Amino acid sequence: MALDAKALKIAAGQAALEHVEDGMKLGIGTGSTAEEFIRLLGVRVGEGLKVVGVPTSERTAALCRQLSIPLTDLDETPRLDLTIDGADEIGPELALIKGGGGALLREKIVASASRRMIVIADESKHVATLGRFPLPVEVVPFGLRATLLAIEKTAERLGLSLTHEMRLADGKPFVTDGGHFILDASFGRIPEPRALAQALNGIPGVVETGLFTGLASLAILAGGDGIRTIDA
Ligand SMILES: O=C[C@H](O)[C@H](O)[C@H](O)COP(=O)(O)O
Repeated sequence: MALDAKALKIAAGQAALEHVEDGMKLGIGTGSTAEEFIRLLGVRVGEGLKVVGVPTSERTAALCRQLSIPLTDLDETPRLDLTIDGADEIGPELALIKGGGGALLREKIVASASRRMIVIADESKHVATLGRFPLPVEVVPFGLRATLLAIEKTAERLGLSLTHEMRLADGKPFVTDGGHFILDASFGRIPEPRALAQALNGIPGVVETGLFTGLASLAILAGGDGIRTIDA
């Protein structure tokens, strides 16, 4: 029987939970897949599992509080054992596009502070080349037009096609937990994610991009035939 999208997210979350050990300091991701993991984690915490988590968004923090999952922050706990998070696309070498929910900056800070990152998703997000999903780029509101021009120039220099739009919420710019805007940038194909990330991060008005390279060590993909794992 084909599993629906929610069932696949739960299956991936369940498989990820097997990597969580008593006493761990966890980075806790954002998005609908991460939320299924968080609900399962909440059940285990209720049964006595001892963990402490750093949430990657206000939304995740609220859900963790609701489920009585103990929280900390990176000031108190700057090194984490494991981050478990979703992704919008998973490409070769476990390079990721993240930020569909706008949480990419905190997600990247938390993943970078973790010894390991496990990415969970349904298998449709596994792609041969990144770029079908528009890349979220977090930008500072000040000087926005100049930053957009610099991003366009960067794409041209790298020989990438680019169309982009500012992310909106209720007709106004979407504002991240950090007080920034999100530009959804469609490059079509991103054959060299590291090079693009480096170039975009060199633009002063760019805070961070949703390209995660060298961070995930394991992908847990749920599909109709069960769970498949990919090591970096
Ligand atoms: O900002 C949001 C995050 O990067 C999410 O992990 C990503 O968008 C995947 O979300 P979902 O599991 O809802 O597809």
